[in-house]
Amino acid sequence: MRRSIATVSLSGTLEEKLHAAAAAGFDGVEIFENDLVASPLPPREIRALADDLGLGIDLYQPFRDFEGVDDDLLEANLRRAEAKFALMLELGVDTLLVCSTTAQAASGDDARAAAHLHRLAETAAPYGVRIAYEALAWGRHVNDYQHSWRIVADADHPSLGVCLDSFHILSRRSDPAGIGDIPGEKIFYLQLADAPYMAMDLLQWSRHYRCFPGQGGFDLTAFTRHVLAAGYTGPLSLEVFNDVFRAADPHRTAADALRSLSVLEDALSREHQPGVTAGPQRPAVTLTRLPEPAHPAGYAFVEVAARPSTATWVRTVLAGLGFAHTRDHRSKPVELWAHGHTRILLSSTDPRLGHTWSDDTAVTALGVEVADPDRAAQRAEHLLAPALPRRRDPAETRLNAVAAPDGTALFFCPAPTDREETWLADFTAAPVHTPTHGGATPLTGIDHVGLFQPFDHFDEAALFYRSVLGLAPAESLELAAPDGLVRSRALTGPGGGPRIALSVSVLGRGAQADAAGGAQHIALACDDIFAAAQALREGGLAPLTIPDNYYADLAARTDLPPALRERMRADGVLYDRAGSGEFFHFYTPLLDSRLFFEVVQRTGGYDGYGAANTPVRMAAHRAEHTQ
Ligand SMILES: O=C(O)c1ccc(O)c(O)c1
Ligand SMILES: [Mg+2]
Repeated sequence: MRRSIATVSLSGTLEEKLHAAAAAGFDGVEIFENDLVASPLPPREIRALADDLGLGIDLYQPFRDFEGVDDDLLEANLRRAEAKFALMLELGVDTLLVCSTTAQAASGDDARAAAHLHRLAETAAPYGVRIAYEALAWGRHVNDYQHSWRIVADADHPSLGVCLDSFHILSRRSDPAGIGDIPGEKIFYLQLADAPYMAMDLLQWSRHYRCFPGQGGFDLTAFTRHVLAAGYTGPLSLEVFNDVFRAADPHRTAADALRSLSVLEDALSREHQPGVTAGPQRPAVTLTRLPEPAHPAGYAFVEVAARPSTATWVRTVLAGLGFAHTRDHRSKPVELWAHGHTRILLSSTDPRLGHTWSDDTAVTALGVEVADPDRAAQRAEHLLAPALPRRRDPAETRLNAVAAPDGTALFFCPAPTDREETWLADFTAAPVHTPTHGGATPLTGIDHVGLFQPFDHFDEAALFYRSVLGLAPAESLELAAPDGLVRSRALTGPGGGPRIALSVSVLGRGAQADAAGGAQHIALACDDIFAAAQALREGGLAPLTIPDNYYADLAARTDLPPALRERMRADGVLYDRAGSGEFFHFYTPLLDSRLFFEVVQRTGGYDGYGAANTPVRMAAHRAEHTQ
């Protein structure tokens, strides 16, 4: 399908917005009037620029407060509209969005609104312009799409149709099934926006918090399905008013935007597999399908980079938990630490080029095991993931790698063969086997990786990891950390697989954006939390101390036996419970303000992350930091 984006969704000048939309691969744009009015370019040059960039101008918008006025004002409004029609001829755009009036003075008489819109369409027709009438969720009299359609149907003019905007419809919780009653050719335009559910004024919600499909709480797949089933064949157009996007790099935003539409089209295309007769009516448009998601089985490895002082520390943690330094990379200063099939790579140099989030200690790469690494890389490429060039010896294994928005490298590793993982061939046996303190440590794998995100790119990163790896997002949580609010969202494969916990500072500043709370972490799974804590201690490092107040509260709100609680207190073990599932976990101190490890034990199908304990952890890390 044709893909468009409203200029209001991107930052910069109109020219910059057009360049960014074209670079990401959009077919067209909606020009938002403010962008045009503020532009020094004459309309013909804007058209020429769009042409040169291969962009169509699919919509001009918005035209406000037109209908339901008194007769004098109607004539003035028609003159105002004619000036826009002339402008649209110069721009080469044939559809004008007219949003339902918000004016106090407008009448709520539907017949009058229909008559006015008929006159507007009649005036537009000689210019070759069509009018798309949109019900704003906060429209004075018309705020529901079915109401706007009734008026358009009554007005009965071939140059008049409706514009459907998912935000206005879904924010009011209107049932999108009624879209099926609108003939497809009368849906002149479709605007898509998602948003997190919020209990707030509709206008404020719309103007500040819209996001791209898949980044909020609305079901845009179901919504779009209704519009396609009605027979709509026009563009899928993103109209996203968002405070962050208004200030972010428009090229990144445009790529994020296009990715969201690719994922949406892919999801819709999968509902129409050949041979499947049940289900929604086959749409009259071609939906682009992506290569299958990778559905990784788990982590092949996680790589951390650390400067020499911190690397010593990381080695202490790993050795304490029973890892052994078994191999070294053939051509790079990277150590492989293994505990059974659980592998951590420790890179002691500067991380790979292009890592922008941190040039110090950080989680720099995730290796995930996939059945078909080439296909996984193809899907990532369709989703505009930059492929990472790798400097390597010709003899080394070719691994597909892409860069995630936060700079983390994502490696697609083939599933292990009977003998061993092929990528391990790039490592030689290490000359020195570090003696392990905790050879019997009951670690069972990597439970999750926690990646703190730069403020501007949280939703982008969540959509990226979700769509590239086929992970499902859990609900978004807000945690009150000592230095400000932190938002967190976990992603997990539908049938298990790697878990990723993303978090971000809600205000994009405060100590947690770059210090204690902002650290990355690796959580290791085990089946005996106390044995793991003891092994770490014996290796020379005590788990992070958790305040006694936490355990007093735990005593008040749970029935955990006192002896167990005392053991937990001694080892800094925190607790959570959901249904019959339980979660025990402890943390290491912070390394370099940037990295820590966590060890977790899940029982009874517990599926969370102990989020309620995160502020306690952050305070403890902070306390240790400021000692
Ligand atoms: O917020 C607004 O005013 C506004 C304008 C035009 C639109 O298409 C819209 O959805 C909202
Ligand atoms: Mg709109």
